[in-house]
Amino acid sequence: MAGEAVWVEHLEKRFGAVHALRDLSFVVEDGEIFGIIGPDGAGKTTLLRLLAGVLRPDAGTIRVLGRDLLREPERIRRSLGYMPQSFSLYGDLTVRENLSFFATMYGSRDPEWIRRMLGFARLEPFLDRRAAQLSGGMQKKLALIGAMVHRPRLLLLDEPTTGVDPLSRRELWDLLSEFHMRGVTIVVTTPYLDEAERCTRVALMHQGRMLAVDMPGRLRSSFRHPVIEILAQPVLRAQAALAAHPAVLEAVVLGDRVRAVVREDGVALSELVAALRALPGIEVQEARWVPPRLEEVFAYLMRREGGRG
Ligand SMILES: Nc1ncnc2c1ncn2[C@@H]1O[C@H](COP(=O)(O)OP(=O)(O)OP(=O)(O)O)[C@@H](O)[C@H]1O
Repeated sequence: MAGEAVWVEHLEKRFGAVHALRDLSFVVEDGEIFGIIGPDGAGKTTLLRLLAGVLRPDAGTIRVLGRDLLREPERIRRSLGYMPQSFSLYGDLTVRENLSFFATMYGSRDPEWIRRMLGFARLEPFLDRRAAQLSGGMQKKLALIGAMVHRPRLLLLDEPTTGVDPLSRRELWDLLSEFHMRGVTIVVTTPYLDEAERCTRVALMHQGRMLAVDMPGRLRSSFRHPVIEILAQPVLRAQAALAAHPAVLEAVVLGDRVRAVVREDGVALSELVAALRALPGIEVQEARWVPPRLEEVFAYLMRREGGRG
C-alpha cells in the first residue's frame, strides 16, 4: 500500500552557532527516488543523519516508515539502510567478510539475497579481495550492498557517487534502479545534477532550507526566465558582454557556447545578438532559445535566496 516513507515537520538542528537545518518540512512517498541537491554546507548530510536516527534534532517531528523516529529509534534504524558519506567498510576485511559483518550487524540471514546483489553489482569475482584493494567504484557498490543486506524498504544514501569515475557512477545508478524496481524507496544526496534527473523528485537545499521540491521536469518547465544559447567567437568575450547586458541575469560558457538566462520581462533575441555584434571583434554564428537546464534553475533560486538573505 502506498504511503509516506518519510514525513518531516518543522525540523531544526543547530551545532552551536551554526543553524544547520531551519524549519524543514517535507514528505517522501513510498516508491520514490528522492534526490537532495545543494552546495557544500547546505545541510544534506545533517538531514540524512537525522533521518537515519544517528543524530537527534533540536525540534521537529520525523516519521520514518510510518513510525515516530524519536520514539522508536532502534527499531527504525534496523528497518532502513543507511550508507554514510565516509568509508563504512573494513579495509582489511575481504568483500565476503565485510558482507557477513553487515549481515550480523543487521541480524539478517539471507545468503541468497546477498548472492543476488553481488550478481547485480558484478562483484562476485572479487569476494576474496580486501575492501581496501577494490577500486573506489567497487567500494561504493560494496557499501551499498552492505546497507541492503537486511532488505530494507527505505535506503538513505549520502553522496554515494562522489569521487567515483563516470562508468562506475552509472553502474551504481543501475544498482539503485534495480533496488528501486524491487520497491525500495531511496533518499539520496548528490552534487551531480545529471543524477537529479534520475530522481522522481528533487529538493534543492541551501543554508538549511529547501528552496524547491518537485519533479525535475516540472522544475524546468515552471522556470519563467527565457534562456538563450549563442555560438560566438571568442566565447569568453561574448560571455562577458552578455553578462554585462542589463537584460541578462547570468551568462556561462558551456563548451564553445554561451548560455544566458534572461530577465522575465525579457528582451528580443535579435536585440541581444545585435548588442553582441555591435562590439568589435565578436562574431556571432548562431543564436536560439533553449529549454532551461536544472543547473540554471537552481543557480537562479540560490541567487534569489542570497539576495533576500
Ligand atoms: N558535527 C558538527 N559540528 C559542528 N558543525 C557541524 C557538524 N556537522 C555539520 N556541521 C555544520 O552544519 C552545516 C551543514 O553541514 P552538512 O555537512 O550537513 O552539509 P552538507 O550539505 O552535507 O555539505 P557537505 O556535502 O560538505 O557535507 C555546515 O555549516 C557544517 O559545518
